[in-house]
Amino acid sequence: MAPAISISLNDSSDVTDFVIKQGHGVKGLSEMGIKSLPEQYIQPLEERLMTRIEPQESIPVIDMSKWDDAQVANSICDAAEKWGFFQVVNHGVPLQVLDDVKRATYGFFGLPAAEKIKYSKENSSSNNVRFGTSFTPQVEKALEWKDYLSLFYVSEEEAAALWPPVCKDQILEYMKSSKFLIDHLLQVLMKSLNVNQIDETKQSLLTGSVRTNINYYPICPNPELTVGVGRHSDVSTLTVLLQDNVGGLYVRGNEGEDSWIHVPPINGAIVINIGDALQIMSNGRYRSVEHRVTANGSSNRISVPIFVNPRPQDMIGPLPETLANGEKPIYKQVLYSDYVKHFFRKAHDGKNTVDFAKITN
Ligand SMILES: CC(C)(COP(=O)(O)OP(=O)(O)OC[C@H]1O[C@@H](n2cnc3c(N)ncnc32)[C@H](O)[C@@H]1OP(=O)(O)O)[C@@H](O)C(=O)NCCC(=O)NCCSC(=O)/C=C/c1ccc(O)c(O)c1
Ligand SMILES: O=C(O)CCC(=O)C(=O)O
Ligand SMILES: [Fe+2]
Repeated sequence: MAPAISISLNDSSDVTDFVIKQGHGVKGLSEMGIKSLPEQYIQPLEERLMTRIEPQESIPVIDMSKWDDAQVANSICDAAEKWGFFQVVNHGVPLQVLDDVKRATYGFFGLPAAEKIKYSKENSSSNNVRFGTSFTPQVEKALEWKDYLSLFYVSEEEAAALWPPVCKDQILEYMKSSKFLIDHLLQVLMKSLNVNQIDETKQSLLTGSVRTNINYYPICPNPELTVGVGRHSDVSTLTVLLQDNVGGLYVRGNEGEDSWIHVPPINGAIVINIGDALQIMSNGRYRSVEHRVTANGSSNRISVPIFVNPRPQDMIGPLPETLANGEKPIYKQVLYSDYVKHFFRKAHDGKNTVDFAKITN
């Protein structure tokens, strides 16, 4: 249990100072025992409400134990086309590795604010390591009830030098252990796009950079007024997402405008979602789907996404194989780092990010 912090926050600039500048995060606010949500976290009504939650719908759960089975491959491609999200079980990532990375996530967020603030945008010695809160607080109209640490992988040496020792090894192990799963999923998804061989150039285009985030959503005094993460789609090729057993991740469904499907925690499962880069490279065949996370009034929640991406310097656009049969391209070639900067420099606004790459006539 963290020590009680005895300070008073009188106005919104005190809150900003405490949460962002001093590095206490929303976790610090939560642990102070505040009884009501500070006003800058109150989201507009339309972002809080999910008009239709589809209790009987669920995203597919795919058993990966028969890796080479054509049926498994079909399920993966179907899920990527229809839902953009699925869960995998018997995926080959040791459960111990998943447990260790969850424990390490608690370890990092359990550090004193004075330690965590060393990794903030202002203090971090590299842009590749960043501790923060909400998404892009300087441009958001309403903040999100989430703290995070974001780690862009460059090399073992850089990780050893710059990543927080309390979670470095466990995160690296989780990334390493997920590689087989990631490569296998991409092989299957590519085959269905008539890319039969992933050569070095394609491999690099699909998986050339990796960013791992650890997310902490502390108990919230008025969860119904805010969000953990607002509506967005990931800008990755694909995301490997580990969630704990609390729940609260919702994915945009196919039933009309505002239908949302809960992604129920399954012990030992990993959630996979298609990101914008793969939607673009598949010329829209695989879908990068909007998702969001609710705030929770009774439990802390953590999640650990691995974002598998093109490299910043890559040009991305529809793969030639997807256009070979005369299909018209719906996306143009864009520099991936321009795409990512466009995403990071504005507040979350759902699926609108991908318009950046759309061909407009
Ligand atoms: C990300 C960049 C562009 C950074 O390059 P760099 O040269 O450091 O550019 P920069 O100009 O310093 O940064 C660009 C802006 O992004 C912001 N930014 C950088 N990293 C992060 C981060 N981890 N989290 C939030 N914002 C960030 C910065 O604040 C910059 O804005 P500004 O403060 O300068 O105005 C580069 O490393 C790149 O192209 N990487 C490619 C791989 C990659 O990282 N892909 C992203 C996968 S993440 C993904 O798919 C989803 C992430 C997500 C979703 C919901 C959330 O709520 C959330 O928090 C995060
Ligand atoms: O916490 C989660 O379950 C999802 C987080 C997420 O969507 C993200 O970090 O991009
Ligand atoms: Fe996401």
